[in-house]
Amino acid sequence: MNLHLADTFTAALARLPAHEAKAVKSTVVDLHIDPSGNGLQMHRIDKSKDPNFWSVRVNRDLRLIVHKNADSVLVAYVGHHDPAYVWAERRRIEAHPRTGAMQIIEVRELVEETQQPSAFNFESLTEAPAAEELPVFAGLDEDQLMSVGVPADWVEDVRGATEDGFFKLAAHLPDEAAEALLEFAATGKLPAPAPAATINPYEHPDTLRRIRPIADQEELEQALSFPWDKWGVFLHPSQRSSVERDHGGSARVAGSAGTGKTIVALHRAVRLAKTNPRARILLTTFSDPLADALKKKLAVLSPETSGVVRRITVESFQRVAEQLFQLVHGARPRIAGEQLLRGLLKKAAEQHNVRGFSERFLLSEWTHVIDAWGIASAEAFRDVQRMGRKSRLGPNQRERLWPVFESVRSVITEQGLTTWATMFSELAETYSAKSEKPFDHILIDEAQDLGPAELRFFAAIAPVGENTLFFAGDLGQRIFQHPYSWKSLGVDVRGRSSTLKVCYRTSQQIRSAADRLLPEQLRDVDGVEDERRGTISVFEGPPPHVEVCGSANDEAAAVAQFIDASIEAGAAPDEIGIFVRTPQLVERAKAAVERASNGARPTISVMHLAKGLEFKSVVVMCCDEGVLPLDERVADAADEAELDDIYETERRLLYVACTRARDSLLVTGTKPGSEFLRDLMRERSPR
Ligand SMILES: Nc1ncnc2c1ncn2[C@@H]1O[C@H](COP(=O)(O)OP(=O)(O)OP(=O)(O)O)[C@@H](O)[C@H]1O
Repeated sequence: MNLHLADTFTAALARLPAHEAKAVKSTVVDLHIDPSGNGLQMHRIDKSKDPNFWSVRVNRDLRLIVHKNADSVLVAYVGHHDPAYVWAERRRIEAHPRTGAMQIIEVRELVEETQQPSAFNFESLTEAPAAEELPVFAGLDEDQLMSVGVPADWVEDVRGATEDGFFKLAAHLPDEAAEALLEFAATGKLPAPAPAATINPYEHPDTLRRIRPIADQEELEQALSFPWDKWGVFLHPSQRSSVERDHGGSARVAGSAGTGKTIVALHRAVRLAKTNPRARILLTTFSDPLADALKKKLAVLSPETSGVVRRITVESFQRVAEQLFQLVHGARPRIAGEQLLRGLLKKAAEQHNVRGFSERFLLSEWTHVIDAWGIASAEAFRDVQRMGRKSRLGPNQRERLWPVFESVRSVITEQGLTTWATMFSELAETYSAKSEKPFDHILIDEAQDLGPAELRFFAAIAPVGENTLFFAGDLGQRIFQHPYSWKSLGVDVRGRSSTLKVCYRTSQQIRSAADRLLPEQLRDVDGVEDERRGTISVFEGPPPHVEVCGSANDEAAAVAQFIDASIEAGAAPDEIGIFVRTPQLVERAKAAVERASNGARPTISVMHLAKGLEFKSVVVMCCDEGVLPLDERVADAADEAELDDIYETERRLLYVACTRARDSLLVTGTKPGSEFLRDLMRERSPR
């Protein structure tokens, strides 16, 4: 007999206090040892319309609700005696007649009976709506609705639902049906029906997003250890397919912010480690704090007893290179930092009497062209395409600039220093020549910000073969790198790229406002498309608030009020994040925080460090004219093309900051405010 766990059970378990949860876990372990439940006290729940619901006694008060048939036991819920029985009486669990997926269905008429009119006005969904509130799905017939998994008894409610009422109704529908309908509301198209299922309903991809088979003690341990981390156990079918698909070459998963790309990379690393117990796996990301966050999440996926975690190395790009450098050279690299480089560039420009180029331009040209591409001669600089640098730099300008870069390079070398890019490039050369590679599988998160030298490095330390290089990233969040062709460096993900479309982090309201900052379709230099249309969020929240204030003082008052309201609504101080464009603006954020009445100290950071983070409430402050886009950056633009590029990057920065929010977002500035704020507030015409 097989044991399965449902997400309704793990969610209920996560709500119990520790001592009760412990008792529940031990009962579930007993069930796993003997799923027939012979040694346990079991009672059929007579009042349920579904005859397969049983209760299992945990202690005097707690009951597990299980759904039993001839060859499997599904642990569906846990709760105190009466509410647990009520839960089972109001549900049935069955395979959907069209899709074949197992669904946990709320019995339609019992939901209606129990709704509080203020919380969920059933009539408003079914009565004739006002003219401006037309039913959204009236044009879809029963057959179409059933094809996406709407349970038969909910079809009429869906057909009568207005846009406003739909989110409340969606909470009662199986996820696949709710998502398909949201996609229809956003794009006017219903996703293609899944092919008629001939498989076991428990193996259906939509079943696996809520009901998971438990193969062994280790899987059970993992599922029970972190019941609140739903992503640890239940994946969206598109996430699962990115985790499980084998690829003959490099592959990529894309998707807007919060669609679970990192979650896919984590699960995929664990899957590869489990499939090949000898494999050496690297999971890497942009920065040390993000690598630390990955380490913590990895622990959710693999109980220590499994030994899997030890075989997965989790480090930032730079830390991986540093360690391999030490292995090759027997010493730590001495890196020339940005401060030193700025100074050297300034001095060299003065020495060579090169004027008319800002310090920022010189550093950017050094970082994104000279160093990134390993330009070592005046000829190479003359001929380089300056990929991603949109401004045209004529032959005379290049001739004048070269001595500056050349002398900076010699000073670095004379001082026994190196740069990150040089180190990545040199290691790439060393490892390209070796047949023995340090890792069997490499998974790279935040891949949109990989520089050319880093990409070359990872390609060189990966072996040739199946599943060796996997990238997770979002072109819409590229804020550190200029675009360039991955293919020209031997990394080709064309035909092996998939896009996630369900956003788990950010409410529908915040996500759709942030989406207005970016084009609906993005394409990388190699032509790989990232289609963002049709992305949906799985929950609703208040609309984001954009406030352009009369003065910094008024802005501080608005921010303080927002912090107070967030705390009152239940956010812990560390669940509130405040982002500003530059380090100089941190003081303005601090002044606002000090005015909050509850003494809360939320996280304050520059937008560039927002990457990968998430908070319940977010404030993006100081979005003034001249700050977003930043005047200094705009002043560097050599021509229209480069100006466009700077604008796009600054927009993406604001997008990254706004999409760190789960439930509430406040964006502020002082008058007249950043021009991007108008996009954030603008209604996008229906797609
Ligand atoms: N299948 C899932 N079930 C529940 N929650 C999920 C699932 N997948 C992802 N999440 C949650 O959604 C949030 C975003 O996930 P994740 O960080 O992987 O997204 P991302 O696409 O990498 O985001 P970003 O591009 O902004 O870094 C996290 O809180 C994660 O736990």
